[in-house]
Amino acid sequence: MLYSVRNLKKIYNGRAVLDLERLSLEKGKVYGLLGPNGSGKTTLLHILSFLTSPSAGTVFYEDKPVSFAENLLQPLRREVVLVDQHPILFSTSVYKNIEFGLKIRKIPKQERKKIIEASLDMVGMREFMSADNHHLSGGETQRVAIARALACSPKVMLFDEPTSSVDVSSQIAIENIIRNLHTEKGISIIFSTHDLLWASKLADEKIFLFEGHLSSSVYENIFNGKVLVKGEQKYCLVNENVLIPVKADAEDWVKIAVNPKSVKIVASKKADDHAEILKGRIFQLTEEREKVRVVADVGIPLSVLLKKKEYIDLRVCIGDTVMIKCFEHGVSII
Ligand SMILES: Nc1ncnc2c1ncn2[C@@H]1O[C@H](COP(=O)(O)OP(=O)(O)OP(=O)(O)O)[C@@H](O)[C@H]1O
Repeated sequence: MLYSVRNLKKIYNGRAVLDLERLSLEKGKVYGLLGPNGSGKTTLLHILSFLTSPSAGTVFYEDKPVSFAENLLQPLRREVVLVDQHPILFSTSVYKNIEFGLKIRKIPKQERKKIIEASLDMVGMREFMSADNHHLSGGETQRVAIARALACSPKVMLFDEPTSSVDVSSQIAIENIIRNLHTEKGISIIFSTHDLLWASKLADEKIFLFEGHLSSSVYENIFNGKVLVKGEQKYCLVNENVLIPVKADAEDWVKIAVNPKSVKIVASKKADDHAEILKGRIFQLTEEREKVRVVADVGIPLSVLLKKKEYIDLRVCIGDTVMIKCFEHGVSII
């Protein structure tokens, strides 16, 4: 196993922003890490690249427990590199930016040149070798940062939202680079993204995070909550702020399943007078045969399965805020 984590926690200001009981990642695979803002993706990537230590729990790298003592991390950091969302380059040439890490590792000058050229070839940036990094676009900066990481011959590369701040043509280039790093160099890859479609194209496997916990897209729309009465309707109160209409006998704690086909995205103008309308931001979109799955953060991750025609009529994108209506008939107590 490349990584295993057990009871991993990262706590900031008394709050667990990451809380993973178990997670295992295999060598030689491409993993896509998905989740809404603040779900813990960057925190997990920083722990897996040995840049941040966990508050509790154990990380096993190649089946050995990792000691996060600073003086023991250097060899691991040479094998695992993280390419940041907004990479910082030194204000000098592309060549010197890549050369820096190689000099530290005392690699002779002639060899350095070969490595730098090969790394820039891999990201299609050889012609920029002498360019000053000030003149690079966001996409080109990302590619140089990938070349810089690659020059250190890593076994594992982690990417934090590699395409979030680049244009469409750079997105395609970065996608191809990541694919080639995996197939040609055999590098294990973990990347985070908000884009389920992109992750589905590129990753062998997807990992979903929600509020620091692993969340399975298979057991979707299953929530614990307490039944309460509001007016003439009973609701299940989930996560202390989400009301889902439910047919229940007693005002008790229950586990509910919300059928994603029964959930509707409605126009906001019609929504104002309905108490059970949920407002949320779309963080995942995926095409499934004749359907499109929309996952929105309404305080909980709520999955909505739409017919393709319904989806086309709605024209919603990742990041859009939408109004969602759950119907009592689509909610069962399990
Ligand atoms: N150094 C820190 N100090 C305090 N809180 C932090 C720190 N780093 C992260 N957090 C908090 O931890 C939570 C998870 O943050 P993280 O950056 O890992 O999420 P994310 O899924 O990568 O989000 P995004 O998609 O917005 O990048 C957030 O609530 C964030 O505010």
